[in-house]
Amino acid sequence: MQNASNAPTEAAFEVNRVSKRYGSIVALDDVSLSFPRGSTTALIGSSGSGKSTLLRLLLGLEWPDRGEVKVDGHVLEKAQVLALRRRTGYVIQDGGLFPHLTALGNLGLLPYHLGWSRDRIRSRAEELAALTDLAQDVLERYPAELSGGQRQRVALMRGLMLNPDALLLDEPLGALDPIVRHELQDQLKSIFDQLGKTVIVVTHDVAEAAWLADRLVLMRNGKVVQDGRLEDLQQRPVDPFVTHFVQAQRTLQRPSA
Ligand SMILES: Nc1ncnc2c1ncn2[C@@H]1O[C@H](COP(=O)(O)OP(=O)(O)OP(=O)(O)O)[C@@H](O)[C@H]1O
Repeated sequence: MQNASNAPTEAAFEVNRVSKRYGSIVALDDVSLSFPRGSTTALIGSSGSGKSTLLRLLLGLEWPDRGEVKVDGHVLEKAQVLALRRRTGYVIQDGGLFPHLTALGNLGLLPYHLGWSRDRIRSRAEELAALTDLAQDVLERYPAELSGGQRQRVALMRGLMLNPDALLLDEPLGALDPIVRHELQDQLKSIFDQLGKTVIVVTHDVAEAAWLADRLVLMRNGKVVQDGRLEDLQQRPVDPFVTHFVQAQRTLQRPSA
């Protein structure tokens, strides 16, 4: 899609009428969404609703059966995928760190391959350690020697090493205890605000989604059910499932006897 002056649109990512199946399983069913540059969006929805598949399509890790994926206004093609991955930080639930490399080794893997000096890698790692509130000595440790929160910080730092235009986060805090999760939610929010990148974050948790993002996209069975702010989902639900999903988050209470 181009605007009147034929300049690229402001959308960092777009999917137009995208469908994706795995055998008989429909992962995405005619989904159209646009993610403006610099915006933060949370993809929420029940398990198996297609959230991770959507992220993988945006990164060229999967390809749609139908429809098109656009990045910066251009239809994504296989030849551009390597460059796209270098411009897009991708962080997954368990961090995906290589166990045989230290935190610094993990952070430096791709930059080193791209010709960065060891000094440049260390200096960027130290800068990001300050941003994510990670103690510098942790950089010398192996993933097995890190706490879950430290591992996720290193995974986030790895996603940011090349100063990408966009960050795609798939349940980045899913495996953490509630205190660390709360702390990292605050830090992620502040990092998103400071860096102003295009962010798409997948989470099961509505409160976390609303904390991190202005826009929530609720998915079910491979379709977008509602796309809006938390207030829209709460006050103007388009389907009873929306209310059911939003209210399914348990508040602090004991079951009555
Ligand atoms: N590689 C694959 N092979 C076969 N089926 C797959 C594959 N990846 C995803 N699926 C199926 O596609 C559907 C959508 O999966 P997806 O991981 O995108 O959902 P999700 O919303 O991210 O789920 P969750 O919240 O549990 O991570 C599910 O039914 C899933 O089992």
